[in-house]
Amino acid sequence: MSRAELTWISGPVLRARPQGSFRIQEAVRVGEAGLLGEVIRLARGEIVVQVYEETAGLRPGVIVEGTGQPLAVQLGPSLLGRIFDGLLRPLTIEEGRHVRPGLRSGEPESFPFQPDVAVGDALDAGSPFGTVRPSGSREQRCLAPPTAGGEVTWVAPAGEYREDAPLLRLRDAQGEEHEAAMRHTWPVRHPRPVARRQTAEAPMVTGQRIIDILFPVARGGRAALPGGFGTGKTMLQESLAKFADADVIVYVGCGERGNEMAGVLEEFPQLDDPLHGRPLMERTVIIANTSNMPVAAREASIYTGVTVAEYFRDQGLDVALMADSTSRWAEALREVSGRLGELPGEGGYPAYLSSRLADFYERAGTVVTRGGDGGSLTLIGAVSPPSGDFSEPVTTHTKRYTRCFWALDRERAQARFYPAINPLTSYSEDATDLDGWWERQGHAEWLSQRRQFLSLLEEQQRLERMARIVGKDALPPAQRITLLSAELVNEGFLRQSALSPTDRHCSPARQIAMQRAFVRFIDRARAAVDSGVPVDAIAGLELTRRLRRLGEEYGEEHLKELEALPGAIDAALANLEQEAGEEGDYAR
Ligand SMILES: Nc1ncnc2c1ncn2[C@@H]1O[C@H](COP(=O)(O)OP(=O)(O)OP(=O)(O)O)[C@@H](O)[C@H]1O
Repeated sequence: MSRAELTWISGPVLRARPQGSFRIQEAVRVGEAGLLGEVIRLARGEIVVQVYEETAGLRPGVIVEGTGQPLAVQLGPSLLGRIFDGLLRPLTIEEGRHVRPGLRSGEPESFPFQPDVAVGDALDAGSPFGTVRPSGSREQRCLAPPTAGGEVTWVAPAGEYREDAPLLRLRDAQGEEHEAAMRHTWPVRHPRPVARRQTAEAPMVTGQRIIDILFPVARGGRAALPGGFGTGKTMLQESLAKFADADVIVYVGCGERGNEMAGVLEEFPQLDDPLHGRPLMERTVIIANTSNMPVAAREASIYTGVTVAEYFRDQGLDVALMADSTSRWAEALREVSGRLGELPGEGGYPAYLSSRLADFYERAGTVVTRGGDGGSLTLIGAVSPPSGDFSEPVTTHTKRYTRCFWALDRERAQARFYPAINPLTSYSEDATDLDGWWERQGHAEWLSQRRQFLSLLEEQQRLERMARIVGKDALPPAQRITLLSAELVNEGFLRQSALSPTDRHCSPARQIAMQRAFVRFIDRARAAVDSGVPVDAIAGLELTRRLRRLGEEYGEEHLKELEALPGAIDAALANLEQEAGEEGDYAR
């Protein structure tokens, strides 16, 4: 292996004089402790390395050894239900509330294996050849490495095996033999290959009404979740991790405070998946790289996470990755770049910030796997712009590569209106592709009702501006009823507390019933006002009070009552119309 001698060090970055050749992105081991690093620049007579571990104590003269391999992780059955650091080393939760980095890769474990192929079968590279059922997590498939395919010449019989034990031999078209085990390594910066990419036609249902109904993300989609300090990014990411309709969740806590992450680590193992009634951790992989861990490993943690997520996608599963926060990741990039003495670009970030964000988000998608199954990887990245300024570089570049933008709003958060997604500054470019899916759920009117909600909320903003000048009571009844309707949609539909046992998750059936009830109210209330019913009479209805608290008061077990609401709305407003008509007659 090539060696180099350390000549200069600054934080996580070191320079060394090579003896032998190194490659860019080659993983290296530094010093006696074998600290993991990666070659990030090659120059004449010098290599530059970023080190993923604490570099205190390193000094000139220390030896850097090349591994001949790119930075890679082990992918296998022991990932689900576990917690790792940014380099996929198992983490321990220290007593108290701090997360400590793990120091080495986990020992290989044993799992029961069942072969799915026989001698003589042809197996494409990266295809499944058996199943494995680790206790405490879902059944998984054993994948041949994406680099090895051919005719099966031997397969191990069913039984319990160590995850690194050879279970399969293949002969490729050139006559070369390959072996495969339950686990294999894959370089984190290289997207795993797929048979082909497809357009998504189904949403990833999140259980959050403002997302599913107004700003849906497709399976295999890409969403940005920008928000200033304390606007609810972490809470929303956690809700998505808990309730999103995905087979596997990869949660990357990137540069968050250690105690915040410890909260996630403590809470998740206690929770049940509300959709399947199984412990939530059974479908979850947590990658934690907190603010007290080495900064360069934070940069790698995003790629580690997406590689793990692709590995499950390649098993034919729907996977969602939540990264919190990509701004902390970009800061790591900025710090390393600064120490390299690179010319800073916008906001001090390196000029390659944009292409690195693209490298990450472009790994999302709906695919046909090498094994011929359908799989998807949905990426959701939180962004924490300093002072909530969305024109800063991480937010603006993220916008270029994502199709959904869930903008968290400081004013809403200050009013404790959660999720604080601002419906006027958020968008979803996926919405029009998802119409067919809602139609198949029996909600053919979804797209038009969605538009109706969005225009109502825009109109609300315009009218509120006017009302601030002339006073609300000076507005004509048609405008006052618009304001009342918008208020109800906000309070009863868009507001959804992650802390509410009734409302923290909303099934598509309940979302549909609720949307229909509000649309009926908007239409009927407007018609009633046009026929002379006073706005105050509508505002004073018991039904209006109920709509205002609809999400909170009508849980999943009240679906029938929700479905009956449009009828009740018709009846209540017809009643008011009749009263108004009689009063009109009397007045005449
Ligand atoms: N969806 C929600 N439902 C109920 N409460 C919420 C919700 N989102 C946020 N909150 C409240 O707001 C607080 C701050 O939220 P959170 O920690 O998620 O913000 P953040 O944007 O991640 O903050 P930071 O900028 O510090 O990372 C929470 O502790 C909680 O009280």
